[in-house]
Amino acid sequence: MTTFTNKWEALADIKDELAARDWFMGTSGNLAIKVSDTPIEFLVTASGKDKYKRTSEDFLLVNASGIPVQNIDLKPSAETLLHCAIYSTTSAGCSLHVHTVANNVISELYGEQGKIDFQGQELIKAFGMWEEDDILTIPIIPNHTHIPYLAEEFKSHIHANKGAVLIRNHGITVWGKDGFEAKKLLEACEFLFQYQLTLRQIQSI
Ligand SMILES: CSCCC(=O)C(=O)COP(=O)(O)O
Ligand SMILES: [Zn+2]
Repeated sequence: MTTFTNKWEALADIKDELAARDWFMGTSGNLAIKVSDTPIEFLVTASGKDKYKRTSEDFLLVNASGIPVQNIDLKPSAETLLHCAIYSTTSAGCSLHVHTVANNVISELYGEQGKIDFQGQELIKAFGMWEEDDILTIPIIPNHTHIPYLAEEFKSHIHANKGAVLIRNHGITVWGKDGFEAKKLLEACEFLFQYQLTLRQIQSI
């Protein structure tokens, strides 16, 4: 198999796995996987597609600026610039964006403070945090509708080759060295969000 086909299949498998979790409500979400470093080229989901279905038109190849490199009748995700921000500043190989009820509610509850911290939680080990006093901080940025502006603010929170950023009342974007790591980080975040919401609900009774 060529690198292109390998990456396509890897991203399609991740899409199926996230779809099985029901994380693509109303065509929301977008996914990307890097195919080439020089020049930077990555596969990104086509905009507005039903991401619960697996088709030959699910992804298209774009360059570092998010412009399609193939002459193809598909539009890259409206949020491609966020994936561009990741691949232009890190060595990450995969980036995933999903909207869930849990990540939206957390982003609203903690939106004013601009971040949510997790400490003393086993799952922060997914981010490589193994010490008792380690704190996982997930930034929360406003949901600017102008995507270039959103991407600029998003970019200011990219400080490592893996990470996560919440967009208020919108969703989360995570990135990691490959599809396995990006999915692991996404699942860890969603676990932590659900835990936090469940705890707050019980504490309010
Ligand atoms: C209907 S969801 C609104 C757009 C969005 O936030 C999203 O994640 C999906 O947009 P895309 O262009 O990637 O399909
Ligand atoms: Zn989105």
